[in-house]
Amino acid sequence: MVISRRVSYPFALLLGGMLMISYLLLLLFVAYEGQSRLRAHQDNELTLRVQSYARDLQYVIGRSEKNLRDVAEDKVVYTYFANRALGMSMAYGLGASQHKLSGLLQDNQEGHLREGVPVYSRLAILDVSGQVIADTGQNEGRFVPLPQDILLASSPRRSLLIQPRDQTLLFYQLVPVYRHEQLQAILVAELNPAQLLRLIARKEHQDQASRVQLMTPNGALLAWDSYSTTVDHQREQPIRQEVEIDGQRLEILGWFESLGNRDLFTSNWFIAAISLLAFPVIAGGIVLLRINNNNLVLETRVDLAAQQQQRLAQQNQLLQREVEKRQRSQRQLAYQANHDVLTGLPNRKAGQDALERAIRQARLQDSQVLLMFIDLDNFKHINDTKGHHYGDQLLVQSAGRLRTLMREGDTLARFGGDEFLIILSDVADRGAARGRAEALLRLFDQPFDVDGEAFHVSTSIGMTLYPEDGNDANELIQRSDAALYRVKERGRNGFSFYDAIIDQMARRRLKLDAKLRAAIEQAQLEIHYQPILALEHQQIIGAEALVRWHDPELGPISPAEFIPLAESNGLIHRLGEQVLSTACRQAAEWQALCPLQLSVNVSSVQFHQGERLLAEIRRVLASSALPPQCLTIEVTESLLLGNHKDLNSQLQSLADSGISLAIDDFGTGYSALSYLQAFPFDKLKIDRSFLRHLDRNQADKSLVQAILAMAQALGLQVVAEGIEEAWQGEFLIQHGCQFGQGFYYGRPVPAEAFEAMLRDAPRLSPLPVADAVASRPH
Ligand SMILES: Nc1nc2c(ncn2[C@@H]2O[C@H](COP(=O)(O)O[C@H]3[C@@H](O)[C@H](n4cnc5c(=O)[nH]c(N)nc54)O[C@@H]3COP(=O)(O)O)[C@@H](O)[C@H]2O)c(=O)[nH]1
Repeated sequence: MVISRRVSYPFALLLGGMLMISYLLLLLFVAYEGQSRLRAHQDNELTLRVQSYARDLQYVIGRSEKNLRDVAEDKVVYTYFANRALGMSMAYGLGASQHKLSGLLQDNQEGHLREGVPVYSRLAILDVSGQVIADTGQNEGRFVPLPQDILLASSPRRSLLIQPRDQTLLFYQLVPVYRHEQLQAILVAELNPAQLLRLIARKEHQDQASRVQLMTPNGALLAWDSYSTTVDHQREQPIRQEVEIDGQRLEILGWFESLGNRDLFTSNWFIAAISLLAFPVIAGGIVLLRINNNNLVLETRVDLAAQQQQRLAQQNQLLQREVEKRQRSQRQLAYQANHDVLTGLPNRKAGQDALERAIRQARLQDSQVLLMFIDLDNFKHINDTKGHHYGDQLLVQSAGRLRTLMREGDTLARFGGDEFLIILSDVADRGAARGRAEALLRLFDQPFDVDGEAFHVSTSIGMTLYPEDGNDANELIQRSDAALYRVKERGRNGFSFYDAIIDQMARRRLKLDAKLRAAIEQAQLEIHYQPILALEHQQIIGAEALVRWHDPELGPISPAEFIPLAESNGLIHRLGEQVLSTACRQAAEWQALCPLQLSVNVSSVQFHQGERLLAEIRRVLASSALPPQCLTIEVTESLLLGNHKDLNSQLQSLADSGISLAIDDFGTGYSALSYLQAFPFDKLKIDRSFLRHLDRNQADKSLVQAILAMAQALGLQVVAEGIEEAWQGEFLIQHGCQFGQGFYYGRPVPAEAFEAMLRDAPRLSPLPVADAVASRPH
């Protein structure tokens, strides 16, 4: 930046003007002062000059008078007048004396010089009668008569006489000649006019115009004039110098040309010219300043423009970077808005958009779109029990496998949780769809490897075809979900197409959801109790609490329908808590009638609460005053799938507090011996499905025998479920099964009916609780 170098033009103009005025004033002052001093000096010098003229004049006339007195006293003069007094004639002696006298005068006239110029132009001696005795003016017959005043001045009072003649003045000096103190004659000298003029104009010259004039009482003598030709001297003031000679006042007047008139450098015009010259000089300076200023301004503008350009370039760069950054973040946001972070697949919204696009295209091309709604079986449980890292790995690997099935134009999206959508455009028919579904299921045949652990996960697929099963994306997704639900109900690891029945089921499911919520809120659920017997003694040793729901509109709804619904919508926690507290309170009351073991089903979902569930059970036991030893918690095998530490400690904690633990529906799922060893179970319940065809199904028979043998080996109690006929009870007793329940002994009934059963059925006299507890393995 050179802003500091910029001088504004008005300021420069003002500054220049002030400087110019100051300069002019200074110049004028200096010039005036210089001239004044010069003039004073000149005046002084000229005055001195005129004074010197006066002095010289006085001196020369003085000296002349002295010289004349010497001449008057000369012996020649004395001799002449002595001879004359003696009466000598001219012929005898006086003539010679007179001749000598004339010679004296002539010698004096010629010999008395000043600076080579004769002081006198004429010398004469007159006797007292005015007769000329000798006269140098009578040469060669020319005789100029002396002025009458002189001739009459027999006794002159003044020695200096000034007489005008021929427009000039003649200066005469008169000196008396005495003999024996008697006046004999008068010596007259006519001062040489040339000498006089020289005396009072000696220093004048042509280079300087001047005029010198000697004023006398008898007129003026102009000694020098080179002035009147150029200047009117009448209008000028002369330098005056008086000189008194012989009592007469003479005055020398001198006019001199001013120094300024003859010297260019001191002339007023020159000073004025110099002063005026300052104008263009200063104006030039201002113009230069302006040009410079303009140049500076221009330079500054150029600099500023360059800087601005540089700044702009930098800003542009920053802007560019910012734009790129924003574009990147917009792309990232757009990506994030449309993609699932974990799997990198298009997300729910992008999946729906892709489905809508596929539908639009199919509409145009009159083709079909297959929508596959995929859900990993038991993923929620795996995620909860194995941990989220495990679940995430499973999802990523599942996505990877599903990707392998994709062809060009197909879309795979993560719909949420463990749900994926696959959109396949231009599917020929249901047969082709089925083929793709089977291929997809096969992808999950191989176990997953998560953190080095091999793990089997199957999938369930619900499918819809556009336009057959729905007109828009939402409808297709909902119906695929409904079809998926049906697969789950049927035992998972399969696929199903949507049909209208499924739709009805889905609608019912929605309805049940709302109604169940209200029923739980309003405590409309009921508990029925099914007796559990010691088979050999036919005695009731316990009761299984089974929840019942009778909706005023829908009638009785099976727990097999609403328990999974409650598990999926989270209502199971409050439902389970209601069942537990009601049943425990009831069982505690019944302890007065007979010792009774209460079995309560606890969903695997409830165990996700961890410590809260344990605390809840302890609180219920405490508040109902039911001894922990009188409570059996029944869990399904699915709970044990995860086999994680927390679950073990939860179950161990329950066992430690005296509560019994039973595996429900043993043999239907992933029954494994390892579960029985790993967890602190007291008993297992053989699923009723094994008892149904026990009489004719050798496999079932063998399995029941094996379970009984294994339980015996492990010291576990066995409760057989679903005994509907007497032979089933006998078979079980024969093979060492201690306990059983089923419609043959008693259906699940309300508390009052169960209590009546306890009181009224004599053959069902219960065993003392101590025996029942004693038979439990530790
Ligand atoms: N978590 C909870 N689960 C519960 C609760 N109440 C019930 N359930 C579970 O619901 C499933 C269906 O139960 P439900 O319809 O009550 O059926 C039970 C019995 O009625 C039935 N049973 C008993 N004996 C027979 C028989 O001889 N024949 C026959 N066909 N059915 C019979 O079996 C069911 C009890 O089974 P289980 O629990 O496996 O002992 C069921 O899975 C219940 O567990 C609840 O409060 N919480």
